[in-house]
Amino acid sequence: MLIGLVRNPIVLRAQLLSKRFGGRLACHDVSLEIASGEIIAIVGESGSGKTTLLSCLGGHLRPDAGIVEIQDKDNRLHPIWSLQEEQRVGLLRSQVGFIHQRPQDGLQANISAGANIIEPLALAGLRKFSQMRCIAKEWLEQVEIHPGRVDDLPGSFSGGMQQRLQIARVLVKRPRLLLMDEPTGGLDVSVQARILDLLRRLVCDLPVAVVLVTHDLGVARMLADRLYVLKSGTIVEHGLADQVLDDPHHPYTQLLVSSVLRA
Ligand SMILES: Nc1ncnc2c1ncn2[C@@H]1O[C@H](COP(=O)(O)OP(=O)(O)OP(=O)(O)O)[C@@H](O)[C@H]1O
Repeated sequence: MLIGLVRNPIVLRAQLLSKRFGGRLACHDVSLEIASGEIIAIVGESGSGKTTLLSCLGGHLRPDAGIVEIQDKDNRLHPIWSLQEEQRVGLLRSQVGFIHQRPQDGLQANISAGANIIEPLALAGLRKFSQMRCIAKEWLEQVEIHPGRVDDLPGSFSGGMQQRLQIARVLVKRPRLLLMDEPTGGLDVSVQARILDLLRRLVCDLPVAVVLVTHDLGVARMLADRLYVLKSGTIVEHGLADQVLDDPHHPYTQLLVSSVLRA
């Protein structure tokens, strides 16, 4: 008897996605899928369509063509743009987390660090204050922020700490799908390395599928299992991260890799 490889369930599937802005095709016939426990990176130079694609995958931007399916809590895939708005918003809110490049875009500036972490749980119905405060402190520790800072406002934290706080706020609701747009983009190299280490550890501990958008091949190599290379809105190459980076086949990927080596 043949015993097949058991693959984790698919959390996100996109088929033939296209998005145009006026006469400009930002994303063209993109298909990809990602299973629970996997990290994929979408790489490409500035303007190649990474953010547009991520916005289409995360339900922020309606594609002009194609299908995006996201898994619900019962492991069923739903085509998000065919759902009623209320169902779509509910599915995205409960199953998808988004880490922005600028932590300010993902945090509430006027509430404490602890309140930032527990707000998503409160919105989901958790009401016990003492329990929520404990969860907030546990998550602060998870992201290497002293729990004594639970009542401080995010603005009193450094850029790296704010990014770690944003990560806690997103992961506390244990999303099945985590989307990240240049999560270490604006940070110093040493701060970047710490955040990448932290992200790798946290996502390994969770059954989450991660889509990372980055122009930085070093970040992609460090985090991703698989890579999709985007050029002018089209996927020109994809495969295992090490394979694509060590032995790029498409001339555009070769150019990207060689420009890093030259830098
Ligand atoms: N809201 C918009 N209106 C018009 N054109 C847009 C819009 N958003 C993106 N574009 C265009 O779509 C193309 C892809 O842009 P996108 O921001 O997705 O690329 P990117 O790879 O994320 O770039 P970067 O790394 O610089 O953020 C670009 O030509 C851009 O000018």
